Amino acid sequence: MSKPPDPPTTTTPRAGPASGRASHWVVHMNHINRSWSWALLGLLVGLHLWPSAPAGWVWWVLFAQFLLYPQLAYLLARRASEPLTAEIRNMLCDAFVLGGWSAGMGFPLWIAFLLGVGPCINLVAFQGGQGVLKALAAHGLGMVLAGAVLGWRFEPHTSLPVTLLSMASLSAYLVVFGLSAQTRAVKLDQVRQRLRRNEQALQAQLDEIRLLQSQLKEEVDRDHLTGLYNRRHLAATIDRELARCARDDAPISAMMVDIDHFKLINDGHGHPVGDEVLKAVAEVISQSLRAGDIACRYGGEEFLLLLPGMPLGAAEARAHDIRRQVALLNLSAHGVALQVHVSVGVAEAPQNATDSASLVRQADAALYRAKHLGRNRVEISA
Ligand SMILES: Nc1nc2c(ncn2[C@@H]2O[C@H](COP(=O)(O)OP(=O)(O)OP(=O)(O)O)[C@@H](O)[C@H]2O)c(=O)[nH]1
Repeated sequence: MSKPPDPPTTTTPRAGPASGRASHWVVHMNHINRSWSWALLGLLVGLHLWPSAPAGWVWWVLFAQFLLYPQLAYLLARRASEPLTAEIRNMLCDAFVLGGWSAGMGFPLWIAFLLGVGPCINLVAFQGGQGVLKALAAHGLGMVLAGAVLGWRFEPHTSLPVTLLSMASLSAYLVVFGLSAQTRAVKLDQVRQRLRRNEQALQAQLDEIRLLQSQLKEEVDRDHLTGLYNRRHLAATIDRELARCARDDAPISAMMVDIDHFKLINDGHGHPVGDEVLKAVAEVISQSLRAGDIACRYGGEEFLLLLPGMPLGAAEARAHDIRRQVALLNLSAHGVALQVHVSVGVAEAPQNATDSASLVRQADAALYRAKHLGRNRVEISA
């Protein structure tokens, strides 16, 4: 008899002796259990036959069957290309030969019970209900063949020592069987827990990578000085925004904001002061944004705002607001107050343009006009 583990669906490693790796765990486990349980069965059968003083060859058969056969079965399974299939075949073979021993001895009740129930338990553990049917069929076939060859006898009596040893053997077998299943279940649970922990760690790493990726994308799309989007982001979104507004039959305005005489600020107070002014103007622009608006640093001291859904009139009002807010900025450099102004050009699609390039061009042209007309003012596209 050999005892079962968890389901037989496993594909855990198997190897022939030549590979130097461990054998399939089912083959290994069945080898151990078949070795001791069959030795016990051999002892039982020997004890039962002893009083009838059988011929010498019977002892050799007993020796071959109950001590050598388990080793042979192990070697065959270990060398097989499909160790699990080979082991199932071994279990069917067990059922068959034990059926033969049962019939050959005239069905001694306790021994026959033990010889029948062992293979059934093994095969049910590996193949479910189908396994029991196969075990019974193989066992029955073994009985029929042995009965046909050796003649049918029915001598159910077993001596007290044989009966007691049979009971003890069955108990030991069931205990080992249960322990083995429990050990296997605990191991599987540990593996499952480890897998779950690994999966969680992997998930955390993936989340971190996704976060870094989005931060990286954000970095790539942002102007480092002002924190506004850069032209790269504008180029990637402007056509999509225009198409979306066209689909919704909604206007979209573009606003070009340029700091007046910025070169003078740089030249008069230094580049770092110029940077602070750029940041301050960018902050005013940021404060004016609604959700969905896109503001980017378009050039050195030039900003472009994309205002989806906003008609030209509303955009013009917003431009005036920005111009006023910038003029109200309370900036100073080296103790000297800085007066900053911006000029703004506004255009709208579809009123002034139908594509992104001409929309930006129209806003730029309006800005140029604002500069030309004296700066610190807002002009809308004609
Ligand atoms: N501090 C600073 N200056 C910059 C930056 N990028 C561009 N500039 C400067 O912005 C100035 C732009 O000057 P111009 O194009 O002549 O424009 P402007 O002086 O503002 O004159 P108008 O636009 O005609 O009113 C140049 O001096 C550039 O060096 C920047 O990141 N920081």
